[in-house]
Amino acid sequence: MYQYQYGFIGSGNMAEAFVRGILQKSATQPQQVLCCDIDPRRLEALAQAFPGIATTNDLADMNACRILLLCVKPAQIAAVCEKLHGLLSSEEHILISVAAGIPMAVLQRHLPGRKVVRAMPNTPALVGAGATGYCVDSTLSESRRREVQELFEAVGVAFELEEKQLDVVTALSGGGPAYICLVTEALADAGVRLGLSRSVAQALAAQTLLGTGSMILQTGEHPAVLREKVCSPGGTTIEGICALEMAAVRGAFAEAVAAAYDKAKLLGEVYNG
Ligand SMILES: NC(=O)C1=CN([C@@H]2O[C@H](COP(=O)(O)OP(=O)(O)OC[C@H]3O[C@@H](n4cnc5c(N)ncnc54)[C@H](O)[C@@H]3O)[C@@H](O)[C@H]2O)C=CC1
Ligand SMILES: O=C(O)[C@@H]1CCC=N1
Repeated sequence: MYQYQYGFIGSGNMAEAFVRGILQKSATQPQQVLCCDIDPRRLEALAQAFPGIATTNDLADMNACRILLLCVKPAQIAAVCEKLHGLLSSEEHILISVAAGIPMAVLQRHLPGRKVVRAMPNTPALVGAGATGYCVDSTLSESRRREVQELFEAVGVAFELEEKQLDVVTALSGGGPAYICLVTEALADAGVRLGLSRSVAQALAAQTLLGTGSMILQTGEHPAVLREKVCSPGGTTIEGICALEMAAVRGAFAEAVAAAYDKAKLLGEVYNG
């Protein structure tokens, strides 16, 4: 019935991460993907990066997509939804907004009677290692919910949550890759300062983050237990941990996530009118 399985409205950073992830990590073929953007340079870049996908600057073409991912900035969501609503001929499309802070109520108001999902993915979807929290509206059947779960699981892990938790997800894992990149950069700089080449320092730092994340997930151990295994009594690492505690790194992360959470809530208030 639908020509395309997935349609992306707004084909910037987040959409690109999804397209790459689903093409590499799921059975989706390029011919099943349609990307829409108002910026022709974005469409050219995506068509070059992913041969075989279709592109358009006409929102009306999105009627041919089974699942639509709204990947525009929060400020554009209302206008795009209103326009889209008049262009969709079936009530069976699933519309997934990934916009930070935008509540279900706003999506439902601009897309009355349609099957809407509010999601917060993150950019590691690009390499099939994303983390997504999402909530669905009550009109989605069990099988349609599974379609949504399968999409997000194709590019990482996914949790169906209550809507009130999504601003926290936004602050923690949605923006998390930025925090982790900053930590990676800081570790690499520290190695360069002490004489390692940039390339070796960055590879060591990134692999250490990747390996530690995998170890936490695969062992299921509390991170404190794994940390303890690295800190030999009277050894080197406990000196480093002590320096981090003196610099209040835990508090800094708590503040970072709280600041992003406050901003997500504010966006919701602003766009909910
Ligand atoms: N970048 C990230 O790490 C994450 C972003 N998000 C959410 O994803 C959404 C998009 O963010 P990014 O991809 O980072 O932004 P971006 O700026 O890279 O991409 C947005 C794209 O939308 C296009 N656009 C603007 N108005 C349009 C319209 N009327 N019709 C079609 N296309 C239009 C722009 O030309 C641009 O290419 C935001 O709502 C953000 O909150 C969610 C999770 C993570
Ligand atoms: O910074 C932002 O607003 C978006 C949402 C989560 C990641 N990027």
